[in-house]
Amino acid sequence: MGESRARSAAGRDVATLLEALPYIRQFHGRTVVIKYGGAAMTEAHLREEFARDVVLLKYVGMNPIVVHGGGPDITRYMERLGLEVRFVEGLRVSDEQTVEIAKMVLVGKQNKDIVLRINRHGQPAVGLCGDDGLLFRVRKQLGPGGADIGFVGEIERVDTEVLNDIAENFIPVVASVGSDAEGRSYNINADAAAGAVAAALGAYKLVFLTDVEGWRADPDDPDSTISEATAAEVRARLPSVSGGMRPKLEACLRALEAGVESAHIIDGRVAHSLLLELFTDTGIGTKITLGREAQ
Ligand SMILES: Nc1ncnc2c1ncn2[C@@H]1O[C@H](COP(=O)(O)OP(=O)(O)O)[C@@H](O)[C@H]1O
Ligand SMILES: CC(=O)N[C@@H](CCC(=O)OP(=O)(O)O)C(=O)O
Repeated sequence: MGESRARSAAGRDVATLLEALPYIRQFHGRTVVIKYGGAAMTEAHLREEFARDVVLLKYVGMNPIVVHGGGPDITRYMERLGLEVRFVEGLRVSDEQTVEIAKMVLVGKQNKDIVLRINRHGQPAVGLCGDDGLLFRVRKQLGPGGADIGFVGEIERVDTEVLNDIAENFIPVVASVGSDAEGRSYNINADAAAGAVAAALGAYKLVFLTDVEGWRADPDDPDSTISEATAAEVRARLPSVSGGMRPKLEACLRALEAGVESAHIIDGRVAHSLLLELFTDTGIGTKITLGREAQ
């Protein structure tokens, strides 16, 4: 059999498969932004499973875009160097040295590790940060009450063309670092970056993989996990939410307000949690939608 006949036979196989699997067919061409959190990235076997699941999404015709963190790893390197680690409402206070470490850890280490694993599972990935292809335009973000929290960046603009071009042939893997018009580098919270990317792309879903089952009404009580919430409910509770959950909920709101259908906070420590969320009717973790505002 010549190469083109083999290819068209393969095409027919895929078409037959899609015909036979109407459930999967509905996801064809859908963009899913996946925030891969540092807290869920710690175990090697989970990193492998994550890469395999992302590749599977691409195989079934979805358009996965990975935005990753690596906060615990940044903290580890800062501690090794004897630097003070401080967070304000989930954002790391970042002096010049901190940004340098964040850049090395996120862009040099974590990003390349994710790219390599995805490549090895059969779909090529391309790693980039906000500077590559001028993906992000960033400005300095202030803390609560206008406090100076250093070189923490806020994304003003995402160049969707860069991501769409890459996504045609590769799986984009984005590290949350970028710079402003003067060329100063900033450390960007990865939840915020994922929210900005999902909003700009008008993604179908935004999924956060983290190290808790979902958003808890009481942060200390695992039985208080909220399975569904509307944007209005999130807004009402937001002032009392602290730690790493705060930038996630803010990012969910930003994405939903820009037209993303739903945002999900799920447990990345559970094997194949991404597939369980996307390909089961009930899903897992916390699902947030615009609710009645959408009508
Ligand atoms: N209401 C809440 N519900 C769930 N987790 C919460 C809540 N408030 C704070 N947290 C904390 O947020 C953490 C997840 O955020 P973070 O550590 O930044 O993870 P990631 O690396 O996935 O972004 C949880 O481990 C938990 O300690
Ligand atoms: C400004 C800011 O908070 N930057 C984050 C970037 C990494 C990140 O967000 O990692 P996780 O998703 O694993 O938390 C930080 O330095 O930790």
